[in-house]
Amino acid sequence: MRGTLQGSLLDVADEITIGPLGGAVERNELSRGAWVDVRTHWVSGADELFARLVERVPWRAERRRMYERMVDVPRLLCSYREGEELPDATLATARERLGEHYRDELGEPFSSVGMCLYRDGRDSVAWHGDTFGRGRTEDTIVAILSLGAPRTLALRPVGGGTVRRFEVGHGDLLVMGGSCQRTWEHAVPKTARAVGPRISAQFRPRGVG
Ligand SMILES: O=C(O)CCC(=O)C(=O)O
Ligand SMILES: [Fe+2]
Repeated sequence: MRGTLQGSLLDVADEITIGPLGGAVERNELSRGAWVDVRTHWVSGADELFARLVERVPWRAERRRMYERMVDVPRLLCSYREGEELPDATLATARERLGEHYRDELGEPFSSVGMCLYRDGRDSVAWHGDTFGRGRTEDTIVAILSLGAPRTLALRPVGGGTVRRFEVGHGDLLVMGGSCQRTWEHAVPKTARAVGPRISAQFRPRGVG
């Protein structure tokens, strides 16, 4: 009985598949040795993956100290360290595929998976580099899978300069590499547009945060 029920549920669910990276990734050179790779529509069946992650990830609201005050972090969070079971096998497969594709450039596997849930356009992440760790001093790679409502991922050189904007949509992959975490900053700005929820999964090598 149980088997039949599960089987029929699987039939109606979209199949989740991850497309190839080789030949499908578009590289955007920034300045100072930073780059951004984009692979649109990397994951298909993204509705199903989004629905699973909304439900399975133990999303947490956090508060952080900012200028002597405690403020709400404007997004929900959850992070999976190396060795921790991921909320869906698709993420494990994605991490492996990324590791294979970037093996020569990165020289090490991706390990942790950080997750953000932007509930609507008021949720955001402020300008920052992923510099809690080796990203502060070394070139590295941070790969981001986007699901749900399209949002802008903006980048600007540290110290100021022209802002580059990438629209990241449902199932898209955006990868920041080279010196990007040290010499550029990134943000997902708030938007006044009526946008639905977005999930991002960030794949990082060990010691990069
Ligand atoms: O949600 C995103 O695409 C970016 C998240 C991010 O920059 C971070 O968590 O460090
Ligand atoms: Fe970041």
